[in-house]
Amino acid sequence: MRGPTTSLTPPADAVAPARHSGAPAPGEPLGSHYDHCFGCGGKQPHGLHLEIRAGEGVSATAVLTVREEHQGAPGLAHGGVLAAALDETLGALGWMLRTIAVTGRLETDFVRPVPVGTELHLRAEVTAVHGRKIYATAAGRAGGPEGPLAVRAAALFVAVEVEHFTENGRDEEIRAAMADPDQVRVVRAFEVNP
Ligand SMILES: CCCCCCCC(=O)SCCNC(=O)CCNC(=O)[C@H](O)C(C)(C)COP(=O)(O)OP(=O)(O)OC[C@H]1O[C@@H](n2cnc3c(N)ncnc32)[C@H](O)[C@@H]1OP(=O)(O)O
Repeated sequence: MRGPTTSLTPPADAVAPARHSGAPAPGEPLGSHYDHCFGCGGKQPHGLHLEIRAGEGVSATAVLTVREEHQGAPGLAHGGVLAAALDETLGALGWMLRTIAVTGRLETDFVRPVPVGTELHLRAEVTAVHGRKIYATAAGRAGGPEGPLAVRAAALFVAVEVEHFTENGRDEEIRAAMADPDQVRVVRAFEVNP
């Protein structure tokens, strides 16, 4: 049986990503795609509350403030929380492409420990596209955009149809999201992965 390839290196015939003409200008917030998203949702009390901004080309930035509730070891961020912040920032790139895509593979390098109180400056960018496959990288730097590298990731996102969410999500959340009178929020809840 042949499983999916696990390579995060784009194939030779991959193409450069194209920033969507409707993507926000560099520096503008992309806004939360879903209020209850763990990564960016304003109504998610346990979430990371990332405010993701458009970058140049097909890139995005965010700042994670590492809080006490993010600890893994005393005074240090949990690696899974850092990976989630990278994943969320990478996931926002779908909005820059206007492609519905979900994380298929996320490979994370934890380069240095990240103390509570750190402002981790995240930057993600799409490097190549091959059919439904979107290749991207991300990095988190401590203290500022040029600060020391703390975490980095390489990822493969896979473009999906909206049914990925409507057929797999739990009914009550799907119904609630669909019933939102704000049609822009309805579109974003399902166009960018929850
Ligand atoms: C603002 C936005 C915030 C977003 C939040 C952050 C993003 C997220 O966390 S999304 C949630 C986490 N991800 C998920 O739940 C996805 C769960 N997985 C799935 O649904 C499926 O496995 C899915 C959709 C990724 C792929 O399934 P399917 O649609 O059947 O595609 P499939 O035909 O298997 O693969 C398509 C291509 O991708 C490749 N591929 C698929 N999975 C992988 C993988 N894990 N590693 C490497 N390559 C892969 C395949 O090899 C294939 O390549 P090719 O076209 O060259 O043959």
